[in-house]
Amino acid sequence: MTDTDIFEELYEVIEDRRDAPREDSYTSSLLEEGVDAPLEKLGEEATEVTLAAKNDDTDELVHESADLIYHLYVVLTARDIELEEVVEELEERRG
Ligand SMILES: N=c1c2ncn([C@@H]3O[C@H](COP(=O)(O)OP(=O)(O)OP(=O)(O)O)[C@@H](O)[C@H]3O)c2ncn1[C@@H]1O[C@H](COP(=O)(O)O)[C@@H](O)[C@H]1O
Repeated sequence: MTDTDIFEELYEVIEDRRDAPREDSYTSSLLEEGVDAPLEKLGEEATEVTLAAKNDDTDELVHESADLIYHLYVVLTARDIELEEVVEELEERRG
């Protein structure tokens, strides 16, 4: 599996949890509350990434970065954005 695949796979799982909610799923429970719950988590994780980077805490920075990416994906999914839209935006910015 390439690095890109893991991001795509994660996005697909999150979309699936939105479209076919599971009782035991944290992702489904976040999405069932609309965009506010995932947005709140996104803000928290951004702060935790900032603190870890500021403190030069490598392990924590990696851990919190994964949390941040996951919660960003949940927010984008809650707003029906396709991952491909973000990829295309990044591709347009290439020099
Ligand atoms: N990548 C993630 C992922 N990253 C973080 N989290 C959850 O996000 C929450 C983070 O919130 P908090 O920071 O408040 O929780 P915490 O207990 O302090 O945890 P940490 O800060 O130590 O991570 C935790 O409950 C994590 O389990 C995630 N939950 C799910 N996924 C992915 O989503 C898929 C579907 O998972 P379900 O939600 O179980 O359906 C999984 O297979 C994973 O690939």
